[in-house]
Amino acid sequence: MYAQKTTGTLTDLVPLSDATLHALPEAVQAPGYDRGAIRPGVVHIGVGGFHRAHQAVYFDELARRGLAGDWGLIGVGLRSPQMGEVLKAQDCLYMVVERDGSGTTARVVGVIGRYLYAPREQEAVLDALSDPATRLVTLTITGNGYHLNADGDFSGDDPLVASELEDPGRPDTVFGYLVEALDRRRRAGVPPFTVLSCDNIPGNGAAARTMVVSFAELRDRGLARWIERNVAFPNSMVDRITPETTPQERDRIVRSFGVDDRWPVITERFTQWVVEDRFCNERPPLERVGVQFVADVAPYELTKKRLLNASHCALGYLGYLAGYRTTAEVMADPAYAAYVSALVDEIRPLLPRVDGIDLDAYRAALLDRLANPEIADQLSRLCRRGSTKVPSYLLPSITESRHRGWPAPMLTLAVAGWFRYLQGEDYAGDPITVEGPREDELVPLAQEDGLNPRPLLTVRELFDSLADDPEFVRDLHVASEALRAGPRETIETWMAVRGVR
Ligand SMILES: NC(=O)c1ccc[n+]([C@@H]2O[C@H](COP(=O)([O-])OP(=O)(O)OC[C@H]3O[C@@H](n4cnc5c(N)ncnc54)[C@H](O)[C@@H]3O)[C@@H](O)[C@H]2O)c1
Ligand SMILES: O=P(O)(O)OC[C@@H](O)[C@@H](O)[C@H](O)[C@H](O)CO
Repeated sequence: MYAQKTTGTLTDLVPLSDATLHALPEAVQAPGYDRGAIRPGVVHIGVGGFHRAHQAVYFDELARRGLAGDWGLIGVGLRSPQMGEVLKAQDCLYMVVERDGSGTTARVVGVIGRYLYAPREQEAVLDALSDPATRLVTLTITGNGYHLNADGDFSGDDPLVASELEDPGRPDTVFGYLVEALDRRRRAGVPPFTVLSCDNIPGNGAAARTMVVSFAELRDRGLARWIERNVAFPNSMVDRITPETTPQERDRIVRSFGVDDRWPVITERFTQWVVEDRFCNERPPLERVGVQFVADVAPYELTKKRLLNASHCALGYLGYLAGYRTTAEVMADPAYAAYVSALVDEIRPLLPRVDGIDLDAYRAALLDRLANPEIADQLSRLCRRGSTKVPSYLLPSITESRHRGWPAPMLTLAVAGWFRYLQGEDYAGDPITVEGPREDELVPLAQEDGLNPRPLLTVRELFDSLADDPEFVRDLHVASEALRAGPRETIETWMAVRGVR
């Protein structure tokens, strides 16, 4: 564990590069392996905060144990040039800073050997993807990258798809690159790579498969059939809370560790990666560094989204409205900490009992993680994309409660918080920037009739049978009205009248 320095001037900083690894301060763990000896075996598309805090760390751990000889990473960016500029300037090295109440540690990850920014290095990306040495392609491209509609089907009539089809040899999107590379491999008699999605979207492997096969279908049916028969798209459950690195946090890290990393990543100590054991090409020995390979990821995904992600949504909306801006702030408020604990207790009995998942231990670890005082996760990050998250993380538990005839007051209050958030103003009167794919449609509906939730409930794809459930509609209306008093006050009375502490 590292005790942070309180001083440090910008002149005594160690720049981050291969040449300076030997000079890293003692508190920063260097990779400690010969980076040049690691051959690439994985292409990762979408090198954002989460990839760098999660998958890359598992591969780095393999390298530290001498197990990554031909499992190095090539990072590929399709949309944001900034990451490429930073990584290229520091030999693809960066720091992962792990924080909790017991202290802070930092390590330099060295397993990314190259970074390619696709719009400027298109052929190099296709070469990397077509190389027989590439046996695995991993993705963290956010839900937007998949081009799936609300029913989970590929949006094939999108102008972006039409332009991809015009010149498939010059792709721009993830599906364009993957399908072109798979076609090159098929023609060259090279076995395909496995496509492993690590995005937080329902059934991420199946979603990746739908995207790739549907696009291939529009391009060449024979290729689509070959992909269907030969390419594996395992599902995975990924978990490690990773906030965005703000300039202030970056500054704090640089000063306390004395290393001039232009884009470090901050995360918690907890990490989990559960992967469906279905690979069509060689599988990296990730089980040696804690990855769980299982036959069915679904129960792990269900537990995580219904408990962790639902709690994030509830804290996000109800916390943001009250003026809190980070998880550390909101969880320091005892009313919110008690509320999230009650929310978890409301959801937990709805989950199936599954061998290998200890829900009591999960609950305890989750509440601990959410309360991490050193992770100032942005509530704005948690609030984004409510139109996809609320139906996936919160509403199914309410539906399940309704089927069982159980009350769901904490979940209902969270949904009322989302409705109120969509009105676009917090309780101090400050405007809220509502971010998400359907905000243009949802914000006016939220504002249409004051605290009446009915206009929003007309969006059938989001609410399904709940919109026709008079008890749910009434409870939601009551919760919306109650929020008049202020989110914090409402949480307190809401819990008090139900005898919850
Ligand atoms: N941050 C977390 O705590 C966390 C934890 C688990 C899972 N995830 C998931 O990981 C994914 C990435 O999250 P992040 O926190 O790294 O976000 P981020 O914004 O740091 O990174 C997102 C990456 O996706 C790329 N991208 C965005 N739209 C794209 C598109 N249309 N096509 C191709 N690439 C695109 C961006 O350029 C960037 O490299 C998300 O799906 C998120 O749900 C995040
Ligand atoms: O990634 P999203 O937008 O689906 O959800 C926001 C957070 O709940 C999420 O990123 C969590 O931090 C993550 O799922 C923890 O592993």
